Amino acid sequence: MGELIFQPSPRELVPNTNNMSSVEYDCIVIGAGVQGSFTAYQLAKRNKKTLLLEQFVLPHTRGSSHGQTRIIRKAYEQDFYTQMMDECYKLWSQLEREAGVTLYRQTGLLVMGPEHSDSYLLYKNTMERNNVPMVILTPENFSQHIPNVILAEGDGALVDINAGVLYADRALKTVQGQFQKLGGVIRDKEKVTDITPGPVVTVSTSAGVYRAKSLVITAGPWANKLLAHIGLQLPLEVQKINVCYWKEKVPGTYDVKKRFPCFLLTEGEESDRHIYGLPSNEYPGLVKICYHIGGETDPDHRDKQTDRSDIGILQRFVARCFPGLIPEPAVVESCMYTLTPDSHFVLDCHPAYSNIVFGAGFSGHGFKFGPIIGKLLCELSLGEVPSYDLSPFRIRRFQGNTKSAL
Ligand SMILES: Cc1cc2nc3c(=O)[nH]c(=O)nc-3n(C[C@H](O)[C@H](O)[C@H](O)COP(=O)(O)OP(=O)(O)OC[C@H]3O[C@@H](n4cnc5c(N)ncnc54)[C@H](O)[C@@H]3O)c2cc1C
Ligand SMILES: O=C(O)[C@@H]1CCCCN1
Repeated sequence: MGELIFQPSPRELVPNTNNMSSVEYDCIVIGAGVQGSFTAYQLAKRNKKTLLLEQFVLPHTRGSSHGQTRIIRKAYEQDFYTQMMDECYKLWSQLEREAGVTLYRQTGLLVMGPEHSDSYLLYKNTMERNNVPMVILTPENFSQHIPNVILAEGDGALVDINAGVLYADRALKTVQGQFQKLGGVIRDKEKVTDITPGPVVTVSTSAGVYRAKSLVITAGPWANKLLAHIGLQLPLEVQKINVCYWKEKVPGTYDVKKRFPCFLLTEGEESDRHIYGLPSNEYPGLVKICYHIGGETDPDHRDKQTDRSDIGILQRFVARCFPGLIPEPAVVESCMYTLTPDSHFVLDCHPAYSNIVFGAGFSGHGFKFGPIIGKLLCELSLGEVPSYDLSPFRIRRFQGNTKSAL
């Protein structure tokens, strides 16, 4: 039997005798990361009797959704992400109001990249086309707006004004709490060990057996391990990311309270371009600056992956562009990305069992979309037409890459 992390409401006290739950759920969601938690919450909002299963004791730091902060932004290269963020910002603030908590803090996002490069221009043009409020900085006025950062020679810079920081751990706790308030059931410390498809899906865990009309799989880096039970494997690569924090020489220089922005370097051929950062917030005096590529890992053996070749790249970047930081990481934590070949998400139904849907491959940028992913997976699991065009996210784009044992 899993532990409940919040006060149980009456519906959470479901009987589970002889390892077989007598309750049939409308939906079971596997994985209580950001995507599964928002999906469960959306289902409960639609009055669906929902069970959220999690293999670890909540909260935990072994997947992709832990830590204090994530970037929220509209700045993207593709219209479809920028456009989804419109509603997503509204859903985040709706959740804030509903729960009476602050989950978002506006800081702006500084985007830097070679002014005439494809990637930088894609960001700029997508934002202009979609009327995203932004400011373009010139090399002349850059340091006046962003002191203590050196803009590289030839780089353009723009700021996505409404971007900012999401308080990730707090967001997860909040959405899980709201789900429970709506009568949803969370069972943590229950690893799913088997799935039997059918008009009623049967899910076996380390502690019991549950049945539901539909199933949503949001297992993060473990997606393929779960999908193997239903004969599906996706072209996903799991990477361990070294989450590095750098000490300010003068405390407060890059602080969130001073509205120091989040930043990212746009893509390019050079290895030192895959860098992003967030203002100092969770550890006073420490700024989070990370490399966007990690070493491949098995999620069950994350800590065996000890590749730190990114640290040298980050040190050189910090020394060159952030003169107010000591170019030696003060803290290094771990997190995992689950990457698709095109870095776009996977949101789809099982090709043979339409009552099994999955969200996977969030490729290191899925947190901000949690509320919309939850809504879309909820719609798919109810057999409804999804609110957005899902063609960029369907598995058929992988064609030969998708191994189906069916
Ligand atoms: C370092 C880092 C920085 C990032 N920065 C940003 C950012 O700035 N902005 C942004 O939008 N996104 C960002 N992301 C991406 C974002 O955090 C992820 O896309 C998102 O957290 C993925 O959530 P998930 O629910 O898919 O996966 P997870 O959070 O991993 O959730 C999956 C859950 O399923 C559970 N599970 C797996 N197998 C089983 C099983 N058999 N039985 C029961 N439970 C199971 C796992 O234990 C886990 O809790 C970042 C990610 C990392 C790692
Ligand atoms: O999703 C984001 O906004 C960030 C961008 C930089 C890499 C990590 N994820």
